[in-house]
Amino acid sequence: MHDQPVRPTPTRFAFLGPEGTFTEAALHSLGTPSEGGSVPAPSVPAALALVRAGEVDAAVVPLENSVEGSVSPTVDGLAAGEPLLITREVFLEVDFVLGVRPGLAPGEVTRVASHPHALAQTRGWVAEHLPGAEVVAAASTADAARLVAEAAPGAPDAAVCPELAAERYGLHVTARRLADTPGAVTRFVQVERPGRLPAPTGADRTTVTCSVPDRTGALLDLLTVLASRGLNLTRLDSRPTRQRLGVYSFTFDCEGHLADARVGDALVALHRLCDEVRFLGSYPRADGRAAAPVPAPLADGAFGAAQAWVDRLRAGAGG
Ligand SMILES: O=C(O)C(=O)Cc1ccccc1
Repeated sequence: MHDQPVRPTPTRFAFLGPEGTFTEAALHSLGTPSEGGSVPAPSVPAALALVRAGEVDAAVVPLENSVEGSVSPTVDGLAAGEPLLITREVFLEVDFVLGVRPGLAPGEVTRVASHPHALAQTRGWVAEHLPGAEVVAAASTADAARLVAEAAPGAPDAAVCPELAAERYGLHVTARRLADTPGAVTRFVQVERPGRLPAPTGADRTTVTCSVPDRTGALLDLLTVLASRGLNLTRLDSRPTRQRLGVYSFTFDCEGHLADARVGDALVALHRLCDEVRFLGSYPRADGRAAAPVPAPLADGAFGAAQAWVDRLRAGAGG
């Protein structure tokens, strides 16, 4: 399988905005010249909608954090709606500052806002240093900073945000290094409309979402499909399907690329097993970590030889 130049690499991007988010920093760190410009979207679903509508070539959105886990709007936004493909990932170490409305002392902060993942990663710091403050969720860290700066009635007066966002919106940085767990890493993904599958590199990741039948052992069967093909999971997430209580879909990342026979074979098995299965992409791992050596029975050649043998039997050959 080769990189198919059905569409050129993206040059016009949407990202979770407004300007100054960690997601914008992740987009810049991809090093792709955004010749077509980049568009800040007010939410992850809005960024994905811009891709689906063809208004941008790709979106960069947060998918997962090493402290707080998956970013639900991204997982849900990829699992439903017109199919999209993840074509790249990037890791970013994030840290937070407290951006306060100028003229206000830290002791006067009554309401602090940020993205739910940022609030979760600074919960201890906020409880210790702003004990009386009301904590409110914002669409993003930079959106929180913007709200503080705009100072509408009822607006927050401090934001947990990147230093760049505090600067961008003219806030006064009163504290730095707010993260309760230093060194937390967020994984961002680039998402496109289907049509361009990145070439395998030997250090790839594959993302799939599926819903299993409501019966004992269905999840175990799913995991057995992966384990029996030697596919190491790097993330497993369960999300409600919103149909009724107790019905969940599973999204997982595993090592390997759709071009690998064992990954293709696992998808064939999942297609038989699951009520629904959606391939969300195979793309290079940002950490470049190659999968463990593939045991001989799971190598591409073993699958090819076995399939050729069955083909010969079907053609009437003996044995
Ligand atoms: O709100 C942002 O700046 C984002 O890009 C989302 C986010 C929030 C917290 C940690 C990492 C990413």
